Amino acid sequence: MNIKLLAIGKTDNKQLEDLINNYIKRLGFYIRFDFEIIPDIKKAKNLSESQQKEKEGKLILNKIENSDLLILLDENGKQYDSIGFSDMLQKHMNSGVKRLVFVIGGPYGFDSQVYQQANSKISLSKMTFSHQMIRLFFVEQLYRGFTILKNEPYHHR
Ligand SMILES: C[S@@+](CC[C@H](N)C(=O)[O-])C[C@H]1O[C@@H](n2cnc3c(N)ncnc32)[C@H](O)[C@@H]1O
Repeated sequence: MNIKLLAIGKTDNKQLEDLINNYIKRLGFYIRFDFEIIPDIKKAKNLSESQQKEKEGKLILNKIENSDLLILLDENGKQYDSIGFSDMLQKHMNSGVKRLVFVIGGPYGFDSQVYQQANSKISLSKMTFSHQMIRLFFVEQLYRGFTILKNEPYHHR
């Protein structure tokens, strides 16, 4: 199984980018992981929130293959603790699915089309994080999940 993380908008914060890249590098020990950023919509200031979400939604769905399992990061999604999240990863690996695609929405979240196509939604907290910060929290939890599955001493129960 491969894992892809899709997010909207380039990070312009070098420190945040370095932290994210550090976890991506570590994830490479466990799984084929790919992080793809969909560039910000041009002239988004001239669009309404719903127009922007619709355009972002089309770009997101263009990246999804029929065989993918599409999981949205959404504050109203299902919450896991870190061990539960690692169990969920294991379950998907056992199921034979080729690719899990996690998606982080833009500043206004997701268009209804994206919700309709998604297989599930997960929440990292009831709080709302910026579409930039959540990338770091997610890659860290993904890394933590694999260290749990491998019984490595990163996660302290
Ligand atoms: C600024 S938030 C968008 C908030 C927007 N009100 C909404 O309804 O989704 C940008 C993106 O960050 C991600 N995000 C933010 N907080 C999250 C959380 N607690 N759990 C999971 N994803 C979150 C989601 O992918 C969201 O689309």
